[in-house]
Amino acid sequence: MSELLLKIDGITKRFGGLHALSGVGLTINKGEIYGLIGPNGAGKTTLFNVLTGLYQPDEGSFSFNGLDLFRQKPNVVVESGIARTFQNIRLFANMTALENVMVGQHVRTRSGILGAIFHSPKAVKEENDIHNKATELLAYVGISKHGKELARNLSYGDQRRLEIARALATRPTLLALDEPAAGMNPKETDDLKKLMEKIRNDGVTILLIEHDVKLMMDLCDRIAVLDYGKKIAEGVPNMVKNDPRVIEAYLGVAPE
Ligand SMILES: Nc1ncnc2c1ncn2[C@@H]1O[C@H](COP(=O)(O)OP(=O)(O)OP(=O)(O)O)[C@@H](O)[C@H]1O
Repeated sequence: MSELLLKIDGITKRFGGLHALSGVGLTINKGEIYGLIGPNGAGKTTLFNVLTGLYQPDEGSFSFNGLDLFRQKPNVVVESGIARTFQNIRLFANMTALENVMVGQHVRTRSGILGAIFHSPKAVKEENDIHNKATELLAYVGISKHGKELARNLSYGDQRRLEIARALATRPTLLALDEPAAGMNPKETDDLKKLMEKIRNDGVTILLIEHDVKLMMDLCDRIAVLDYGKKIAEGVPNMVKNDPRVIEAYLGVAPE
């Protein structure tokens, strides 16, 4: 039986008079790849921002892995096991790829600032572990040969992989990816699809925003569709694809 991981209900987010999200509810089960689609401005990124604590919702409820995360701060959300990537890549451009991933792990470190300054044995061991784990993660996402390069010198596709490695460094239960295939060529997209499948098979649940409908149909177990801040459909890809409300939202006309 599927095990519930995330549940939101009645989530509303307003910007002045604009209802970016209106009463959105959904559930994500452990081990799923759950897709979020919808036309431009539908509210997908706003929902990600609510789920990762960047935006405070006006109404609703939000529980994750048995924890109440409604209106929690981003650091609490990350520590609870939700990590994300951004639509516009947000790496530390002037740090190496390896350093970017090492930073991601500091969410889970134990030795304090004094230990780091005085090089306590515990802090030194922890730093070595972080270095080794970051090296492993670069290999895991397929960019180990770029570890010593500055993030800004990586190709676009590799920067996207690096963002995923940095998110995985926080040891998430749920990985939220905002348009990870944007700007990728078909080969890169296919490789990314394989990486997402591997991540899921290794036990991390995935929430995915993507405009590449074919990729979403191939990859996702279930998909929710947002339009003007409301959820208009949810289900397995084939069902969603043929839903008249979804076709109308995308094409602007009701199917005959
Ligand atoms: N910080 C903000 N202040 C004001 N309005 C905002 C803010 N963030 C989002 N919006 C508005 O909320 C609505 C939903 O935007 P959102 O970025 O969530 O859509 P989206 O589905 O992610 O779109 P896209 O596919 O183009 O990325 C839009 O009308 C947008 O202009």
